[in-house]
Formats: sequence, C-alpha cells, structure tokens
Amino acid sequence: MRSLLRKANPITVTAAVALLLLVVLAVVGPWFWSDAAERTDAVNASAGFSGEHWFGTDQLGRDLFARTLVATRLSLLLAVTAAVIGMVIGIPLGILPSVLGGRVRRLVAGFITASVALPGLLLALFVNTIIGVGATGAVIGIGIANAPTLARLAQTTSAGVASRDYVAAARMLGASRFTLLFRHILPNVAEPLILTGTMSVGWCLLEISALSFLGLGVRAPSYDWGDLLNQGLQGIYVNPMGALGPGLFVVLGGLAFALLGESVTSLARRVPRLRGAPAAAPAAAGTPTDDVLAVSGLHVQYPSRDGAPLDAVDDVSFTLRPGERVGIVGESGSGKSTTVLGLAELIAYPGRVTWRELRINGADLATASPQQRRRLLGASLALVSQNPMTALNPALRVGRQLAEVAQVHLGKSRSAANELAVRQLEHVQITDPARRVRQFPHEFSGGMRQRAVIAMGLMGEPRLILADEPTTALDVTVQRQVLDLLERLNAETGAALLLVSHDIAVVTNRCERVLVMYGGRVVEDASADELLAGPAHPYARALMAAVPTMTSERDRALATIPGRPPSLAEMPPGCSFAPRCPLADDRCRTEQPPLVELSATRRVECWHPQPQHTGSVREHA
Ligand SMILES: Nc1ncnc2c1ncn2[C@@H]1O[C@H](COP(=O)(O)OP(=O)(O)OP(=O)(O)O)[C@@H](O)[C@H]1O
Repeated sequence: MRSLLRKANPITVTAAVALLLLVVLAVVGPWFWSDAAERTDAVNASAGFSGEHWFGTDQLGRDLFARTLVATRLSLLLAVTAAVIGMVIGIPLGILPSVLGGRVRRLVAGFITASVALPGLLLALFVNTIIGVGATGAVIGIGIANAPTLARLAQTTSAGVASRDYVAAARMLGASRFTLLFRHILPNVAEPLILTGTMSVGWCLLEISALSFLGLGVRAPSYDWGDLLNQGLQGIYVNPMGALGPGLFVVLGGLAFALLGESVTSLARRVPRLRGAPAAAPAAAGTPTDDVLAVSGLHVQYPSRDGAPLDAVDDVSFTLRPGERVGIVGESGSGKSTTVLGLAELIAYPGRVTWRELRINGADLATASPQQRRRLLGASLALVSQNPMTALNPALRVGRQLAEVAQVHLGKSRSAANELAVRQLEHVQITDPARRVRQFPHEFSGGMRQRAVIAMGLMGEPRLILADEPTTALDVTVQRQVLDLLERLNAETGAALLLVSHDIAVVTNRCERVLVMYGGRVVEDASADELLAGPAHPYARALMAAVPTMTSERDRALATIPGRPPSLAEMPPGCSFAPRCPLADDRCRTEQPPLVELSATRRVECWHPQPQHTGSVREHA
C-alpha cells in the first residue's frame, strides 16, 4: 500500500480527493441542507441562478443547489448498491469455469459470452420493468446489466491463474474445487476484480442517473441527481444552472470513480508482486523392487481447428527403476513437457491423455478410483516445473504451502508439518529456514523459489521427481546449483529422477539413461554412455553434433539441424524426421519405422540406425 501511495500521480490524487469530498457530502449533506432543500418559497418559484440560489429554484421555490447536495447520498448509495449486485453475481459466475469440469464449464462460459452480447441498458430496462419502475428496479436492473462484463473479466483473469503451476500442483494434491477456488484462485484475482468493481460504481452512477432522468428510476418524494437533472432540463431556457448543476455532479462523480479505479489498477500493475516459484508434490510407499514408473502407449492429443485429434505425444513407452536418473531431450515442441504433464495427469482441457498401461510405484492407475489416482499421483510424484514465477501460490506463505503437503498426504499435525517444512528448506540448502518459512514467494530469489519447490516435493517423500526443464527460467549462475541439488536428492532419497531438458549435454552428463524425443515420439532410448559413444538415430546424432565440446575449433561453425520440427497439424507420414534427415529414403517417407532393440539398453525408431562415434560432451554439462 505504501508503495502504491508513493507512486500515485496527480490524477489519482485529484480523483481520490474528489471522491472523498463526495463521500463526506453524502454523509453530512442531508443533515446540513435538508431544511433548505425542502423549504418551499412560492415567491421565488422557478427562479434563475443567483448569489442566494446558486442553481436557482424549482417550481415550488426549493433551492436546487441544496437539493443537489442532499441528493448526493441517495445517488451514491444507489450506484454502490448496483455495483455490489453486479460484483456479487458477475465475479463468482466468471470464476466458476476455472474450477468446473468439461461440459458444465462450456455451458457457463457460453452463458457468459451470450450475456455479454446483450445491450446493458436494454437489459436494465427489461429488469426494471419486470421488478417495477422505481429506485429498487433501477438498482437491480443496472446491477444485473453490469454483471456480464464483470463475469467476463473474472473469467479471463481466473483462467490465467488457474493455468499456473501451483494450481496444477494443488490439483495433483487432490484439492477440492472449493479449495482451489477460495485458496488458490480467488486471492490471486481479487485485487483486479475489486478495482474494476470500484470503477463500475462510476458506470452505475451514470446509468442510474440516466434511468432517473428518463423517469424510470428514483421517484418523488425521493430524488437523486438524475431526477434533478430531468426537472432542471424542463426549465433550461429560464434557468440553465438547474440542469447544468446536477449534470455536473453526475459527470464529476462518474469521472472520480472511473479515474481512481483506472489509476489504482495501473499503479497496482507497476508495483512488483506475485513472483512465485515452482510446484511439487510428494510420496507413497511402494515395493522397492517395482519400477517406480512404467508407462506404455502414452498418447496426449489436442484437437485441431476442425476438431480432429492431433498427437502431441504419440505412443510413448518407458520405465524408470527406483533411484534411476533418466533424461528426456529434444527440440522445442518435441513433446517433452507434454509427456511429463500427461504422466502427472495435468493436461488441461481440451487435451486428452490415454495409455495402455500406467503404473506408478507399482500401482496400476487403470484400476484405481479417481480419488486413489489423485492420492497416488500426489503422494508418489514430485513435480518441479519449468517456470519458477508461477509455481508457488503468491498469496500464501512458503512454509504453509510446504506444510500442507505433509498434512494432506502424511496426515501430520499442523505443527509437525510446519517443523518438517523448516527441515526440508534446510535440506535444500536455504539459509535461515525458520525465518524463510514465514515469507511469501516474492521475497525469494528465483533460485530459492526453485529450491523451495523442490523442498515442497520432498515433503511427501516422493519416489519419482519429475523435473520439467527446472533451470530454464533461472539465472545461469544458479542453474548448475539446482541441477546439483536434484542429483544430490536423487542419491540421498533414492527417488528416481526424470529430467526434461532441451540440452543433450546436460542430460548425458546428469542422467544414466536418455530418451530422445522427436515429433511426440521417443526415437531413441539409450544409456548415456551409449549415446556418448555414438547415437543410433540420425536426429540424436544431429543433436549431439550441435553441442560444442572442449575440442571444438573456435573458428568452425557448429553443426545445425536443417529445417524445423513439424507442427502437430503437419506431421509427415512415415518417419516424422524424414524431411530433415540426410539418410531418408522412400520407405522413411511413407512407413513409420518400428522401435527396435539394438541392445539390452538401447531402442531406436529408425530404418537406418547407424552407431557412430561422436566424442564426449560430458565436460560441458
Ligand atoms: N495446450 C496445447 N494445445 C495445443 N497444442 C499444444 C498444447 N500444449 C502443447 N501443444 C503442442 O504439443 C507439442 C509438444 O509440446 P511440448 O510443450 O510438450 O514440447 P516440448 O518438447 O516440451 O517443448 P519446449 O522445450 O518448448 O517446452 C507442440 O507441438 C505443442 O505445440
């Protein structure tokens, strides 16, 4: 708040002062000027403006300036009530689609779109006529007419928040819709919505005045600015101030609310806040001999423009043993992140995930109930996502977010969970953890937020850490530290690590096994040593050749892969790498190569697998 005030500009200050004066006037106006406003004076009826009557008098000789001042209370009260009605209906309606499932969500979103298309004033008139012409009808009518605009704003704002990683992590932890809404979404969209709601008081003021002006709002003996404007207009040739005076108050009131809302909104945008870090989730007991993860036939599909399903991940199968470190590598768009999100059931609508088999920590997800699946995913996996800006809930203290994992999945008491949170922050080498747990994510640096997310993952004692490009958004100086930390935790806790990276040097250096992805498919699955000795797939070879080594000649350009990866809608028939492959022949361009085993630890999907020595890239990772 202090930083907001420091950044306030003259327009904001003027608008705030004008509003304050109006509010004071609304409170004290009727006490001071009621007598003057009601006192009739037949001698001075319909008088023009003068030193005694600044806005002149009405047909009964009542002072119009005093009446305008008195009308401030009712005018503002009606406007605020209408704005509140609009917010109470519009904001919950707009937020609902972000937590509802498929069909109901589409229904609510469609209803919002349709209602936004209705002309507001017509809707207000319609409601006003049904409820009964008068102040109540006008206020409810204007409130309802404003609701769709606020609903649309709430819908877009909350959709942005709902796609953040900390909401995905909360879903993975099995949070109910109620919790998602009130704990994770609402606190992070409240500010812009309240500010817009404040601005909407200005619109409501103008709209209610317009209805009163038309004789459809406030009725005698009550009166508001619109009503006074209407009366003043009837005698405008005799006394222009009778109309101009109340009109001026309407305009000033509307402007003050609108300007203040606008200025505070833009100020709030400039004040740095809401910086978050990545998300994670926790553990479950499993049989040590089981694979931690076994997936076969994984598909993730997104609909094309004409609705046909397109494979972003196409028939991916692999396993992970306890404690194993496996990397997934490939160019942008090859399906690395989608594979990880698909495994964690975090693909958002309209994406669709299917698999032939998915076992996590030995448990078969096909036979698990939705609740068991959520528990299993939440307890066995820790997800360290790409963007440390979006992974922690900016409205909650870091320690609370960590502690919740242990409370939900390990059934720990609040105090035990809080103690564990401190220990886990210490475990990921965050100094002064007892103080840090009480801080908000924006008080952490990028590297610390990523560590906090890793710590959150450890709270549940995970058997598998899914790290989706965990260093992409970090400063180069802390990238290595975060990778070192993941490796150390893998060694200490025995949790398997699935590390996604676009950098083949990093994964061959950090992992024991590497999955090379292209066009949504695993084109080569080999041990890091085998890859270093010579990749079998031409794409993997090209990736390796593009990595500079200690022995690369400085004056020679690095190898690049010609062309660019195919988009989902333009996936070629046969091998998807064929258009860029120097070895491609007719069969490559027409027939999908099968995944063949070249050795016990190596599978490759190519018609022309050719192991060949390329030299080591380990020294660069
Ligand atoms: N929500 C979505 N809707 C439609 N297509 C999507 C969506 N998310 C991802 N895709 C598509 O799926 C494919 C795989 O994307 P993905 O993000 O998994 O690639 P990636 O290898 O992780 O790339 P990057 O390194 O850039 O993150 C891409 O073609 C991408 O355009």
